[in-house]
Amino acid sequence: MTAQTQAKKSPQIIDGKAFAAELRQRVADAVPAFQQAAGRSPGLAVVLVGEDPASQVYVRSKHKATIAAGMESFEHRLDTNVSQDDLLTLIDQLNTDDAVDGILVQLPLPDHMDDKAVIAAIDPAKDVDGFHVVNAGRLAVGEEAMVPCTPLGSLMLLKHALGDLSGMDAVVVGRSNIVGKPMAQLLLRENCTVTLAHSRTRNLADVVRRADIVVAAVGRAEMVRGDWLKSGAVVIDVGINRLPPAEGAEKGRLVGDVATDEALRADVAAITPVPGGVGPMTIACLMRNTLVAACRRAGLADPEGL
Ligand SMILES: Nc1nc2c(c(=O)[nH]1)N[C@@H](CN(C=O)c1ccc(C(=O)N[C@@H](CCC(=O)O)C(=O)O)cc1)CN2
Ligand SMILES: [Mg+2]
Repeated sequence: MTAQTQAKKSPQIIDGKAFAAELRQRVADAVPAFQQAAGRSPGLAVVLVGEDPASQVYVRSKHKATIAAGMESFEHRLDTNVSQDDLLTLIDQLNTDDAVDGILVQLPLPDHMDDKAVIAAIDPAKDVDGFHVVNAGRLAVGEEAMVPCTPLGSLMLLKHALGDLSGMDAVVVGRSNIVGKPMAQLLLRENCTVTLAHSRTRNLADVVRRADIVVAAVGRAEMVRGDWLKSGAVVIDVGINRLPPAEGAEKGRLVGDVATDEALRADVAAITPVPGGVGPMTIACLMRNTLVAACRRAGLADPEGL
């Protein structure tokens, strides 16, 4: 064996920020064709209830991304104490507003609200988050659905890293309705053999060690250790956890659900970093979903290549 063939390939750090910027550009490039055909711009309404600082940042980023893509942004900011009935009334108005193609209610909602009832009130055709049970059901049975942005973005990164996923062993750690379950459905649709693992899974490390593809979406800082990962695995880290600040620091470091340095030493083939991995794909896929929703509502074909 030559020195060259013996040399280890260094793992690929998947640049989600760059991929997301490209996707957003492709959406922006496709918007004029929609405008030409429909005689209007696609419109996204984002509803923020309360003053959660992180949610405020995300809503501002969504507004900027919407404008940059050449779409209309409708922002609705409601007081923390607004009643659920008032929120549902606003959603009803947005459902019947022809200029609005996508409706997104920023989560988390204040404690006095029932997330499920609020999501259920959104017209499934405008549910650009893909959280409505109608869209979850359509995804599960293989019908045309709005697909949740974080798993959709994760799948795009996986296909970019691996190409065809058919026949691969995929383990998704975390069974939330927003990430874990739709992620498992998407991987199944790609002909992976899918295990949906969670906090009660026995011998979790052994289960993860079998995987060609690992998607970590548990919301626990660095829970997936390097010795849980097989050499050559591709790892998608969905977690965004802030560690307590080091002495003298104002803010703690952001880490994912995977111990990244250990994963790199375990010789994984590719891994998404935190920050700069899956996170930016969430907003890019929201732009994509808004254009797709607009096309479907206008009776146009889905935009190509998105
Ligand atoms: N209705 C929804 N609510 C929430 C969603 C969602 O998809 N729909 N997801 C998250 C928040 N979120 C978008 O809303 C979001 C989270 C993180 C990022 C991101 O780019 N993160 C950066 C790091 C940011 C930081 O420095 O804190 C990264 O990972 O690089 C974008 C969007 C919950 N609510
Ligand atoms: Mg609640």
